[in-house]
Amino acid sequence: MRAKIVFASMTGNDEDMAEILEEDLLDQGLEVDSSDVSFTDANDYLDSDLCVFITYTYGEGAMTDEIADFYDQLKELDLTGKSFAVMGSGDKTYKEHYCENVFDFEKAFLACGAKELIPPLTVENAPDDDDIARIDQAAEELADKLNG
Ligand SMILES: Cc1cc2nc3c(=O)[nH]c(=O)nc-3n(C[C@H](O)[C@H](O)[C@H](O)COP(=O)(O)O)c2cc1C
Repeated sequence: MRAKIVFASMTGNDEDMAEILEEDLLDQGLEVDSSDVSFTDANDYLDSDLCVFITYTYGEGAMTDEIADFYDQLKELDLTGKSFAVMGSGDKTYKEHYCENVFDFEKAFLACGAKELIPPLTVENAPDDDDIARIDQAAEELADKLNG
């Protein structure tokens, strides 16, 4: 089974989440490839069984150019038969916009026909020990569902 992780990160929090998930999925025996959204074409998801998107949210939910470009590419894909998961870091002081871009991508993957294996995983700012444990647990669940 192959996983493709794409992350968007300005100050490193989402990149940290991507690294934790990558290590966890490797430990679960998956082949994993991770890349920064700025250097990735959404078509790369077509080579994988599990598509993961991990993103910040800035600007009260508005998308930055780098994720808007990727989002537009993603919307054109047919991901029927593939699985996906979305995760991301945000800040609850932004209230209704908390992690909004994570939920935007959840809707886009569903519209592409992909199957959601776990609920969106959100983290406040930098992942702490509890958050890392939740990512570890999510990776186990993803691997179980992919293999089962
Ligand atoms: C100008 C600015 C706007 C932000 N807007 C939001 C927002 O709308 N929703 C949210 O959940 N977090 C918001 N945040 C918080 C960031 O998403 C959060 O710090 C996140 O951890 C950054 O991830 P990164 O380190 O991967 O770039 C904002 C932060 C800044 C500095």
